[in-house]
Amino acid sequence: MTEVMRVGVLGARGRVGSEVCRGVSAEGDLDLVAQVDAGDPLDLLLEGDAQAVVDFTHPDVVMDNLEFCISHGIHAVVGTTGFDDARLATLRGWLADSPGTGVLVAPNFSIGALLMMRFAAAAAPWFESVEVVELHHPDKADAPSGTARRTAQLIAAARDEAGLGPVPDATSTGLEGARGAVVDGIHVHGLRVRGLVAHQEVLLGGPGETLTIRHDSLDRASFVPGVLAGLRAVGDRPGLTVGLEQVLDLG
Ligand SMILES: NC(=O)C1=CN([C@@H]2O[C@H](COP(=O)(O)OP(=O)(O)OC[C@H]3O[C@@H](n4cnc5c(N)ncnc54)[C@H](OP(=O)(O)O)[C@@H]3O)[C@@H](O)[C@H]2O)C=CC1
Ligand SMILES: O=C(O)C1=N[C@H](C(=O)O)C[C@H](O)C1
Repeated sequence: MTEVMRVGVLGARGRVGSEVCRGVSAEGDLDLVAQVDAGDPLDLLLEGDAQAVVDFTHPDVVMDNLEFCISHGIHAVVGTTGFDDARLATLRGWLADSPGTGVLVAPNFSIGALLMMRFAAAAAPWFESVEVVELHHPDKADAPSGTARRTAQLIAAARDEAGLGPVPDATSTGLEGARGAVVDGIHVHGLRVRGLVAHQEVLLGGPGETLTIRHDSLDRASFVPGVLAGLRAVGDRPGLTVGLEQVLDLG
C-alpha cells in the first residue's frame, strides 16, 4: 500500500497556495492536514502532524516559516521568492542542525519555465546580445521575478564558460531605469500588467538574426505538478536542494 504524506500549505488562501491546496487534496498519496495563512499560528502544522509543507507566502515571512519547519523536522517545498546567497546559507546552517530534514527551494515550479531557462542557457554562448523580459500581474511584490534573476544567472554562467565578454551596449545617457536592472551583467526588464499571470521572454541576437525564447504561465495550475513532484521527492533529499530541475529528470 502507498504511504500517505501529511502536508501543510503556508499561504493557503493566496493565489498559488489555494491552487496547491486543491492539487494536494486531489492526490491519493497526499493528505492536506493544515492550511495556514496570514495570522494563523504555525502550530496548526504540529496539530495536523504535518510531515512536509509547501510555502507560497511572501519574501518577508518565508524565513520565519522555514526556521519553524526545520526546527520541527518538517520538510519544505518553497516557491516563495527572495532567496539570495545569504538566505540560502542561513537555510544550510539550520538544516545542519536538523539532519534528515529536506528543503527544496525553486524559483519556478512550471515545467515550461524550467525548459525555457535551460534553452536560454544552451543558446547563450551562441549570441552576442541577450536580455530578459519578465511580465507579471501587477499584484506581484518583487521585481525582477525570481525566475528572471535565475535565468540571468544561468545565461551569465554559460557566457562566462564560453569565454564571451560583456553584452554590448553603447548607452551612455538616458533616464534611470530605462535599461532595466542588471543581474550578473545581463539586463532584466520587469513589466506589470493587469490580466497577465507569469510570462518571460529571453531575446538573443547576433549578426542578422534574433532568437526569442518565450514561456507563458496562463494559469497558476501550471505550478502544481512541479510542486507535487517536489513534495514526493523532498523527504528523500536531506539538506538544501535549489531548483526543481535537481528533482525532475528533464533528459
Ligand atoms: N516558484 C514558483 O513557481 C512561484 C512562485 N511564486 C511566488 O510565491 C509567492 C506567493 O505568490 P502569490 O500566491 O501570487 O501571492 P499571494 O499574495 O496571492 O499569496 C500569499 C499568501 O500568503 C499569505 N501570508 C502572508 N504572510 C503569511 C504567513 N506569515 N504565513 C502564512 N501565510 C501568509 C498572504 O496573506 P495576506 O494576503 O493576508 O498577506 C496570502 O494569502 C511570491 O513570492 C511569488 O513570487 C508565485 C508563483 C509561482
Ligand atoms: O509572483 C508570481 O506570480 C510568480 N513568481 C515567481 C517568480 O518571481 O519568478 C514565479 C512565476 O514567475 C510567478
